[in-house]
Amino acid sequence: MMYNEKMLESFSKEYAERCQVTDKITAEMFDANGVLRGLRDKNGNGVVAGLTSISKIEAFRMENGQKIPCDGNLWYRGYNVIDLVKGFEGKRCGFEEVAYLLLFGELPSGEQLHNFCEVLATARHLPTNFTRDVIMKAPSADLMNSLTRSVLTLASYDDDIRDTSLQNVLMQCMKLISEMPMLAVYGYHAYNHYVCDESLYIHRPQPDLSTAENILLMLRPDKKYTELEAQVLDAALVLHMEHGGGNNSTFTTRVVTSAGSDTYSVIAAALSSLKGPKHGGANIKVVEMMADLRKEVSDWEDEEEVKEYLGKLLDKQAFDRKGLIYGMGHAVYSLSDPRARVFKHFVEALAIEKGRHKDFALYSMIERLAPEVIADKRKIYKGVSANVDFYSGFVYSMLDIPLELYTPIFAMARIVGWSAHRIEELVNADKIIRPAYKSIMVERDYVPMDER
Ligand SMILES: CC(=O)SCCNC(=O)CCNC(=O)[C@H](O)C(C)(C)COP(=O)(O)OP(=O)(O)OC[C@H]1O[C@@H](n2cnc3c(N)ncnc32)[C@H](O)[C@@H]1OP(=O)(O)O
Ligand SMILES: O=C([O-])CC(=O)C(=O)O
Repeated sequence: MMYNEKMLESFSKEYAERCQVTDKITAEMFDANGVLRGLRDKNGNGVVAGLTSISKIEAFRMENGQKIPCDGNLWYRGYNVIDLVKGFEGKRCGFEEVAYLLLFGELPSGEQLHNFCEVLATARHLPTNFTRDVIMKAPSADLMNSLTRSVLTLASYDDDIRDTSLQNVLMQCMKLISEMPMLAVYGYHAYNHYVCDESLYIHRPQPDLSTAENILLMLRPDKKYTELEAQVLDAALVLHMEHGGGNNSTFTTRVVTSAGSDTYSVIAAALSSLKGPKHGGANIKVVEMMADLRKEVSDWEDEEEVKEYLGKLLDKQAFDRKGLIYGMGHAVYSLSDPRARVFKHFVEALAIEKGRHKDFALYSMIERLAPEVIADKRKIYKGVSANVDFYSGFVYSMLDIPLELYTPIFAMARIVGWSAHRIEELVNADKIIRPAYKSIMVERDYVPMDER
């Protein structure tokens, strides 16, 4: 039979409406059965699914026995992430230093860091013709998909793919950490050339450069970048590296690891989670949403007009009609996300240098107005504030990083956290993760075809 797109379309339209009815489980039914939607209670507390010593997130403080919302804090292996970022300010290789900390639990000495950088540099290597045969094939603006495809294909070049011994897993993780920037940046160049009709250039990474420097070198036609640009990108990578075991992509890592899967499959699953617009994919959505706002709102300084647009977003009447203000809200944080605070600081500094004050003023206004508008239209229990994805895209745009690479940059950093969690899961749990779903299905007797 010939392929018939129209037939598929009309069948799916009719049956999607059926699914909508058959599969509906109301919020009241969740409440009545004592099941927490999204595995979080009404105050935003997640169901505790495991123990970790990799990082810690704080969004509330106990005062006189009361849980009080506070500005968010994040620690990696005991160190406040803001102290870590300040610690390497003005220096190179923050990413490498913090990757060592997350993977091995301690800050490296100078010698340990030097050795680790050498290990990462030697692993920054793709199999022969991999760029031509895999990355350049079927290029797409969806770089997260091309990244996932590349990661899965790398498995075919590994003779020990199924060996889940710690040494082998660590080796695979370090290789993927090193290769990820090449897979993503070359994927962008393939798309830019074959789809956007621009020139194609593939620059090889340099062994003596840091991960952040290599990303900029591989991305730019002339391989040039300033020290400040490399430092801002380095700090951005560190801020995205890790966020506990419960975030969607890290939990995916732990779930797939617990099934005994190989490293490539685990990282591919984590990438598939991260690209979601409610998770890491929000950084692209924020920038697209802001572009839409600039088209729809005639006076960007008019608070009422901006508020009206934000209201339309929530009422599914503007932008992608999903009812979300991207870059706002968080499953854990209440008053603020510490990473968004740091990003805002970078934005402020860069916006002055790049003459983007007007954009900065608009972002700041939305950061202030969005929580009010969301609280007006939704039931808020723990407060809503700007998250890490709100300002990150703005920073990347000032570094001339193309939009398509925003979520892949998140992935280049978060793969360190995923690796640390994969290792922690392997070292400790050795038990398949398998939560329960309470069934509300009603049993029925089989009905023969001629009686339906
Ligand atoms: C790296 C990261 O993953 S950071 C998050 C990036 N994601 C985004 O920026 C997308 C926009 N934000 C969101 O979708 C949400 O805030 C999430 C998914 C991050 C967290 O959602 P929740 O855990 O449900 O947050 P919370 O419990 O505070 O939400 C309370 C209510 O406000 C709504 N809400 C929260 N944030 C938003 C938002 N930005 N836009 C519209 N509604 C929102 C929630 O949908 C929820 O309503 P519901 O009970 O009717 O479902
Ligand atoms: O913790 C979360 O749910 C999402 C998040 O901010 C992250 O993964 O960085």
